[in-house]
Amino acid sequence: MSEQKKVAVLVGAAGGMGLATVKRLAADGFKIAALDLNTAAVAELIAEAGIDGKAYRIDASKQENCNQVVEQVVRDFGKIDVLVNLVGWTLTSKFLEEKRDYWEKLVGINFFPVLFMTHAVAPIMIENGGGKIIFVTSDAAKVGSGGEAVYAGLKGGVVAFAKSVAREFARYNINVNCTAPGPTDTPLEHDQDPEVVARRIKIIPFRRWAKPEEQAAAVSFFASDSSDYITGQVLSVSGGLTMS
Ligand SMILES: NC(=O)C1=CN([C@@H]2O[C@H](COP(=O)(O)OP(=O)(O)OC[C@H]3O[C@@H](n4cnc5c(N)ncnc54)[C@H](O)[C@@H]3O)[C@@H](O)[C@H]2O)C=CC1
Ligand SMILES: CC(C)c1ccc(C(=O)O)c(O)c1O
Repeated sequence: MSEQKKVAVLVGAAGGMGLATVKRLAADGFKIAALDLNTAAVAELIAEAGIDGKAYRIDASKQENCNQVVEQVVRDFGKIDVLVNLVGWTLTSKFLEEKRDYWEKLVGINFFPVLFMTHAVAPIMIENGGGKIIFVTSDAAKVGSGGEAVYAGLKGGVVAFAKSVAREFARYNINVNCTAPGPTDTPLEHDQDPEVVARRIKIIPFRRWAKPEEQAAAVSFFASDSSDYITGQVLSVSGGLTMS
């Protein structure tokens, strides 16, 4: 019955992995609050696929906007059971040639949304008796990535933040876990230098990009009851690229 459905909030829902994850969690039986800076693609998906959900415009790099949108989601859906952060972005460049403006943009996109959304959503989960928080990080957080030093550093920061709040929130029955994708067939990866992408694929044992649906499957696991006793973990979904 519709009233018993769990509610999943996805930030960065209109991206390559976001759309696949919206479809997957909807198929898993969640109501979907799909948040993105550009909602067109996800609003269209929700309408065309008849998904039980709604799209919301958000600039997740702004704390006040995160608070406002989360309040609106709670007004619309009554609760939040799952939070998934998919917002992320980088270019490929040499660290010594980068400027502070670029770093600030990277922090705004790759780190602050994680803090702001967790800060806004966790109290609602606590009131509700628990929940699941999932951050989509990157295998670059584990092994670094030449040309993406600051991005990799920020994704590593998200992992350490996840493990820390996993400890703080366990008493509230909130699980916090990360997926760590490797190169995946989405607009973000298509925008990178093709030579760099080709080099990355060469070192993947499966010798191919991940499909966005393969990333969504890992998020689905962490959002499900099957992960109830798992917290503070980082699951690589990268065709064997990293193995620790
Ligand atoms: N595609 C890949 O090969 C890999 C991606 N990742 C990570 O996976 C996650 C999803 O990536 P993709 O789907 O590939 O990227 P994408 O570029 O297709 O999607 C990112 C989405 O985030 C949204 N966004 C950007 N800034 C925002 C903001 N301030 N507020 C709200 N929404 C904002 C964009 O509008 C876009 O819809 C990211 O965190 C990325 O860093 C990690 C490893 C590999
Ligand atoms: C370490 C590897 C090659 C890797 C994994 C994930 C990403 C990403 O998040 O886009 C990369 O850019 C990588 O270089």
